[in-house]
Amino acid sequence: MSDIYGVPSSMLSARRHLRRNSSPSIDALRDDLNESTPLPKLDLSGSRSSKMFSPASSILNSPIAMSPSSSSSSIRSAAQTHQYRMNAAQEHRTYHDSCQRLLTHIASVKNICDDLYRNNKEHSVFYPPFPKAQQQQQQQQRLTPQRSMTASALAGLDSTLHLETASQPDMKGPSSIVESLYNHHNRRTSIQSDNLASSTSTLIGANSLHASFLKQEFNILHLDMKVGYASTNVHSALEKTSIANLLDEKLSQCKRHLDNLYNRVADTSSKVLVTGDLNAGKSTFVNALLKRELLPADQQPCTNMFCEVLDATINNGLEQVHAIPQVDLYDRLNPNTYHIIEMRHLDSFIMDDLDQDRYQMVKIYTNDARATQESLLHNGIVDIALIDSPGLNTDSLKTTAVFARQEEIDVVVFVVSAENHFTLSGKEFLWNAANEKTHIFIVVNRFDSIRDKERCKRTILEQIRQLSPATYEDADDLVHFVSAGSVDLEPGSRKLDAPDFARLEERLRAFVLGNRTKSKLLPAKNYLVNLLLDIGVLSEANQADAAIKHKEANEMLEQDLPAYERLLRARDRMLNQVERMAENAVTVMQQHTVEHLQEAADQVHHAIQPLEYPGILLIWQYAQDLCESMAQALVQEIRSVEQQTRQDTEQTLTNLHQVAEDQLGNFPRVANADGMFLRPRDRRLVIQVETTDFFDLMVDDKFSGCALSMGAVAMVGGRVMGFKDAVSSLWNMSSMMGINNIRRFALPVVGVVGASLLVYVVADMRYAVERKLVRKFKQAVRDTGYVDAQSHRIGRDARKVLRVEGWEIQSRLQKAIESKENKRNELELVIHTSQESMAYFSALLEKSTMLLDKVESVHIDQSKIEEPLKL
Ligand SMILES: Nc1nc2c(ncn2[C@@H]2O[C@H](COP(=O)(O)OP(=O)(O)OP(=O)(O)O)[C@@H](O)[C@H]2O)c(=O)[nH]1
Repeated sequence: MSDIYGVPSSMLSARRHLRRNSSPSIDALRDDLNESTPLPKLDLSGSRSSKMFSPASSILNSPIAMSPSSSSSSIRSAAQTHQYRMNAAQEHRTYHDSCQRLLTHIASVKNICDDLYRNNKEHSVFYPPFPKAQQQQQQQQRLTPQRSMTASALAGLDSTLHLETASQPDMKGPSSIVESLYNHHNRRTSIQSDNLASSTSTLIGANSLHASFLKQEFNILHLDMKVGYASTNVHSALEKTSIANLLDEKLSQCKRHLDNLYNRVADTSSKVLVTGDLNAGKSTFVNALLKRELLPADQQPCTNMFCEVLDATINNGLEQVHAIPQVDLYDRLNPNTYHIIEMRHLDSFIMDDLDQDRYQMVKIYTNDARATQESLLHNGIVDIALIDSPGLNTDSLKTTAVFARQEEIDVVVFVVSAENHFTLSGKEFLWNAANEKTHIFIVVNRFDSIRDKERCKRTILEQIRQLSPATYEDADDLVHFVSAGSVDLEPGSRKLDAPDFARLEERLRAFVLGNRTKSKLLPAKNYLVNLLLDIGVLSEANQADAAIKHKEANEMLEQDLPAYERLLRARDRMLNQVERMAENAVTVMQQHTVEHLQEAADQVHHAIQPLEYPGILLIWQYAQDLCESMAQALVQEIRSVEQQTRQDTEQTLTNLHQVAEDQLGNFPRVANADGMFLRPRDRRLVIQVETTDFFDLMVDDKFSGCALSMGAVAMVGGRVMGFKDAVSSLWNMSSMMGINNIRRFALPVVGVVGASLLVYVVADMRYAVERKLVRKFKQAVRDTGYVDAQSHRIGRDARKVLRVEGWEIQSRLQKAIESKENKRNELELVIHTSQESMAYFSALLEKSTMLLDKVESVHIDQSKIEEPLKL
């Protein structure tokens, strides 16, 4: 039971009792004590006062203080006890307050880590590069054992930090942390005042960014990547996303560690591990502390497993032994996680049970009938659990060392037999444990069996000096030469011949209480401070990085704007120009084609001149050859026009490409005129030879002239004489010649005329067919629109080729614009995200700085570590 401030009710009743029974007031007594009567030295050895912890709590419940020899000394002792209790209560209140505040801050820092973790998932957080040399130096620091710290003021702090480092292998070495703590204020000032400057300076370039964080390496968020046995700079080895993944992992570790710290700070109990050589008297020592024959003690090795002794009040006041097969799974409220062993069977279970291997440890809940001021387990301030461990030998050494290194072990008590001094196993354990805990509480037991006690003390202290220098520094408080076996375990009795043990009890209690701050609060506070400093550095680095990106992106966007606008304007202009150039070229080519083909058609009769006339008998073939010759002549001309068009198209392509290259830069031409007109197609104009093509009565000049003259004569004659006259004159002539004469001459005349006509027709047939076919061919050229069709075809083919290049130019223009727009969009996104990032990290910096102030303001009584509390 305790009051609202956590003062145990036993203390309150003692206070009330003092008020009722003592005539002088407490204050008067205190004044009296302070002014006239020097406080009795609690250190029975009379040596220098403790540097490690306050004697306030150590004197609390001191049996010395409780053994009055006279009434004045009784009053003084009561006042002293009361004062110590008051101080202890005050200490406890402060401790409690610090606990509560640290718990709140741990939760807040965890929220920040969660937030940062989420942010890192969304946008990879920038991890600032640190110079290699510095990293190596820091790695060196991590590897170098921190055993040479001379300042004892730092030693306590350092030991805690060392413990912290052990649980977080990736953390900085203690020296760095202490240094960073000392430099903290300077750094924070620099963080704030340099904020603008660093952002501005980092805008100049990555090198200046690099330089601005030279002195701000991370304590906890340090990322290290092992390549083989060597660490390497993450920046030189990993991509940005991989670094972000590493940071993710690191933040997860931090969150887990914060949870552990939370549990540790929230845990009101303190654990004391009692270890030492076989048969050194560990169990006897634990029994002596409990003032009860609880654990079996024997000359033969008997403790085979870890036995944790706890106050039964934790177990609803029930005295029970829980044999635990798997410590991780142990839950007092879940009987499936342990087996209950009856208390009366405890001895046989620990000493003889062959089934022991099934269990990792036993928890013994025991009632302590003594008053809180006498009980170590149930002292009203903190729940202490004593853990008796198997004697050290090569088998158990490793297990016990691992156990001792566990975070929840607040104090390691090493029991060494005064008869045997330190064995090899003991030395090895102590050497390793000193690395972790720095200060070890050493009980040199069985001192009663030593004859030359001074020599024994000297030898053992010298060994301790070598094994654990920090412990040796505070040997008065931490090294005790006792005989646990001589402590009277009878309830109520107290042997006067065991004052050393009583003193040991005081110092152990004080050491546990002092270490409670050291092992719970200080690591939590240091971790929070370091983590918040790291978050500050990370925020600063990200702010600066975002500022650089923001500025660079803005500059690039601005610089690029004229080129982008020029490209947009050029797009329409160039596409028009390309279209126009291509169209003009095609028109010219078509005109050229028309002119040439028309000319060729007009002059097609020249094509028949070289043909040899094979004679009347082959005139049909001749007519066909004429057609073929004219068709070929035209085809020939078309080919020549096509060739010309190909060259013109090639030239036009070159011109178009040049125009595009002026705007878009060099790029390969895709269109090619070489492939034009290669498709085999029949370009010939075919006309059919017909029979009528061989007779051309009307077209011959002579014949037509004759016919015309005959017609004219007939017409004129008819007109002049009249038709009747003409018919009558013919009749008259025939009458004159007589009908017989006419008959006789008519036939030969007709024959001569017919033959002449036939000769003429035959003789004229070659020319007739030539004339007729030429006319027919030209007519066909006109009728079929041959020239226009060919011109159209040639123009179409040229346009097709030119369009290919036009499309390419258009697509390149479009791509150039799209690429520019994409880049501009990316830059705008960078501007947007960097703005967000600046705002986020600025808020984070502010938040972490404020939280840092709060964490730093948590009062942790370092006088417990550095200076004894003076009354
Ligand atoms: N003379 C003397 N004997 C002691 C003292 N303390 C313990 N013993 C004896 O030493 C023997 C071993 O004691 P334990 O307490 O069992 O020793 P331990 O270190 O727990 O033994 P293990 O757990 O087996 O390693 C017992 O016979 C005790 O009676 C002491 O202060 N003086």
